[in-house]
Amino acid sequence: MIEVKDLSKDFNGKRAVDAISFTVDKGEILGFLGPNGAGKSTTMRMITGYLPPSSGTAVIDGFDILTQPIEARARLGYLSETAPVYPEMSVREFLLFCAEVRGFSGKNRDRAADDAMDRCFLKNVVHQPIHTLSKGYRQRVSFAQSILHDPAYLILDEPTDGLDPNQKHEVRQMIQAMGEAKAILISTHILDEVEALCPRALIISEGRIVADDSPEKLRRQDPDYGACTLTLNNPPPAGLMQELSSLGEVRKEHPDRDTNTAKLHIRPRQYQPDLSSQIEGLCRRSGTGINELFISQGRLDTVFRMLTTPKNAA
Ligand SMILES: Nc1ncnc2c1ncn2[C@@H]1O[C@H](COP(=O)(O)OP(=O)(O)OP(=O)(O)O)[C@@H](O)[C@H]1O
Repeated sequence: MIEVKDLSKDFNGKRAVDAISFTVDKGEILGFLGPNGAGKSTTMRMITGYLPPSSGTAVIDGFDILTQPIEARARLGYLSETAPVYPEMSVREFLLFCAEVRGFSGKNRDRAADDAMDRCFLKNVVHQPIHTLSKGYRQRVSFAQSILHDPAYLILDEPTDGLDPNQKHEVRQMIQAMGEAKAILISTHILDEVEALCPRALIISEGRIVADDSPEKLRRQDPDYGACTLTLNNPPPAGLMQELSSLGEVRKEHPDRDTNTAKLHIRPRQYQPDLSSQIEGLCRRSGTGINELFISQGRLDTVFRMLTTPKNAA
């Protein structure tokens, strides 16, 4: 387990991370979200021992990163935002070098590098100098470096940043496969990625945790969660509009003159699981046919904005 305990960091008297605590269990992929400058990278650098905290600590598999850094770091893989790679080395030379630094030698060193290259789909660029690789491949090299020693705990700082959609997909698949056995903390700005990869997400804003829940539960905080958008076969009579208004706030969208249909958006004052059937009943009784009815599942980006927009800037 990764246990983050009351971690804080001040830079020049300004608090960047403010008493953050959370845990990540084995078999869990925890999404770490927040706007630019929220403190994600700073938190990750403290967890991995690259930056001393102002207070608090992180414990990796029972080993404190401050007092037992060798044991703690041996269990951690870290993909940093700006991964340090040696551009003149070939992919294999670089990974062999990293394996040596990690304490591997002889056949074990070769095996560690080969396994990492396999898992990160690098076999076709093994002898290519790193500076000649595309951004996606350089990212895979950084990824390979972080898993060389098959760590049980992975800290991934924006692992798909700058990759094309195909590369993003491949990296996500790699993360998903590794997430079955490891504890993974992954920071990203891509909310679709969180929905696809992370059963749990942590949102930080101005150095503080503002949410810790599943993406599905977070979406429920969207004021539009459970709202219905419906297309009617013909413009709604005034009586029906009045009845629909009793269910919530009704917004009428522009009628489509070509098809003579009308679109309504109905947002309940509070969540009502049977809103759509109530709407269907009222429309049926007024003899107005429904062409289409869509129930909003809420949007993570709306909730993200609600939670991370400073109150005075809203
Ligand atoms: N070495 C440093 N010296 C001074 N201030 C720093 C330093 N590193 C980070 N900061 C500040 O700490 C705050 C948090 O930065 P951090 O890089 O952790 O944010 P982030 O959430 O990772 O942002 P992004 O999404 O842009 O990567 C920012 O205000 C940043 O300017």
